[in-house]
Amino acid sequence: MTTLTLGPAGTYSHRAAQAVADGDDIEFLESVTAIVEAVADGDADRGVVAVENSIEGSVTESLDAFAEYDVAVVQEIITPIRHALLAQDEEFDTVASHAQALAQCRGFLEEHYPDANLEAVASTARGVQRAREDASFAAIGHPANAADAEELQVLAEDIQDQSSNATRFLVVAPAEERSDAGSKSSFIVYPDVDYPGLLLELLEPFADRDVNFTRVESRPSGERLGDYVFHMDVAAGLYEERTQEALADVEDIVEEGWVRRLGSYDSETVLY
Ligand SMILES: O=C(O)C(=O)C[C@]1(C(=O)O)C=C[C@@H](O)C=C1
Repeated sequence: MTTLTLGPAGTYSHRAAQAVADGDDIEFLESVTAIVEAVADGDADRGVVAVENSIEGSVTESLDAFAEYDVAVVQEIITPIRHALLAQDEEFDTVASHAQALAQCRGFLEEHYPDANLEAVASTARGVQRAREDASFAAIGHPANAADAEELQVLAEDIQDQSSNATRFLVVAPAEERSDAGSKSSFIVYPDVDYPGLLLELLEPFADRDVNFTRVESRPSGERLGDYVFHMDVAAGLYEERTQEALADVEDIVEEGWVRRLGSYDSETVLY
């Protein structure tokens, strides 16, 4: 089985993927859109992508890729994220990391390195590579990246702005592997209409049946300003009658648009 995740090696996504791959092959791409597309095309068995962080919120590129490519979500992985500042020495002038990681450490950077330039790169591991090659760069990433690179030192640990920093990853699989079994479910709703009370109408079928939302997120549809796609997660399986009935009601409401079931899955918390 081949699992694709965000690379190069050493990213947090790589760590989450190791929990799924169980010793099988892990390959890397530098864009989550490309990972989701490759899984949809059947070029990989699994993809592991970040979707949400407790400090910074949604990884919008992942959500948009789920709306664009037909994949199944088969598992959720939650991991604590503890960032370190890595550099050859204190003489750096630029901090390179994934945009999410830079944002998760905003307070630390403003307090300790207010004059540093910030450079968003494709992943934390790409930032580490930058810092290895060039002493004018520091990186934010998992501290273990320094152990594999003798030229790098850990200048500070636990630099995230909240100690309980955690990221949610979803494991995607080809659409035909979509399952109705699991304690959580994700789906995407595109109403393609707009009128007062529409969102309330979309939520009521779940409230009426005691189905708890764990997340509702709107993303621009890209069609026109003010037109949205809704990403919804519930704490119930698609196999459950209450979920099926609520989704059937939603399908009636959005007959102009579409509903995509991403699937039901269980959640695992992975510590590393
Ligand atoms: O750059 C990495 O190491 C990643 O795995 C990406 C990512 C993200 O997309 O949020 C994953 C976990 C952390 O929240 C920071 C970055």
